[in-house]
Amino acid sequence: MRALIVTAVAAEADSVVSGLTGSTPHQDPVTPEPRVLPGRYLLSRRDLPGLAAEVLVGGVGPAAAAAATATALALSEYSLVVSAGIGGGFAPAAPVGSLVVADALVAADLGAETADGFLDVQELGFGHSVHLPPAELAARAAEATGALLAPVLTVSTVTGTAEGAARLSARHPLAGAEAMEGFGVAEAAAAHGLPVLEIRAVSNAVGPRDRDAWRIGDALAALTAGFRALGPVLVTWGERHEHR
Ligand SMILES: O=C(O)c1cccc(C(=O)CC[C@H]2O[C@@H](n3cnc4c(=O)[nH]cnc43)[C@H](O)[C@@H]2O)c1
Repeated sequence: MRALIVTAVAAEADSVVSGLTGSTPHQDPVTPEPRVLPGRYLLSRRDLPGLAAEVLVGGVGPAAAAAATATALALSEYSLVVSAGIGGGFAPAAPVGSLVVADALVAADLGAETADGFLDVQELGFGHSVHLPPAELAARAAEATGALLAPVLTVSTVTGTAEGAARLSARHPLAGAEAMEGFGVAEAAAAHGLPVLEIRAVSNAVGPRDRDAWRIGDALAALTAGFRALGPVLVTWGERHEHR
């Protein structure tokens, strides 16, 4: 199984690498860091037998994530793409420190504002506003990591008010989390005919902006624990699906 795992920032990539390999890149100066290029970590099958993963720091937001993912997919062959990182959780289903695995990757603010409300790009007839992961993989990933299995919304602007959170919840009542890269990663994966998965560790509640309430450290620790449990799921899924 060759997986491309895309995060927004290096701290998230470090958490993913730590979860998959049990070591933190800067923790083991004796062996060369797993970074192949600035912002890229190449984990060999030595790190996790059955899984060769590349962790790419793709940047914040859907456009940067799509551009970085598409570039990596054009340069190398993968069998799965994963969008991973921190995200906002929709209370009470996804509290701070919990994990959410997407059963749908939703472009939540890509569309048009009208006098009668928001129309998404699919309703406008200009393409997709939802990408679906392989259902079996998403379910197994959620089960293994203890994550909530729910839609993850991709936005270009972090929700910062109760009204904004209410608007999103009204359109997506089952949503578990909000982040800024998943749909961009999914669009790039779809362009290359590859399956996509998204996992988010909740750093804050979606709603009124309160930076002091963000728990990024707790979320990064949850992300590490999540990938410790997710690695074997990716290996097993790859064994069952790669020959197809
Ligand atoms: O509002 C702020 O001042 C603020 C403080 C810390 C971080 C931010 C971000 O914009 C982080 C965006 C970054 O993290 C992901 N993320 C985390 N929580 C959320 C959220 O509630 N809604 C959307 N994205 C979130 C996101 O994927 C980015 O990579 C702002």
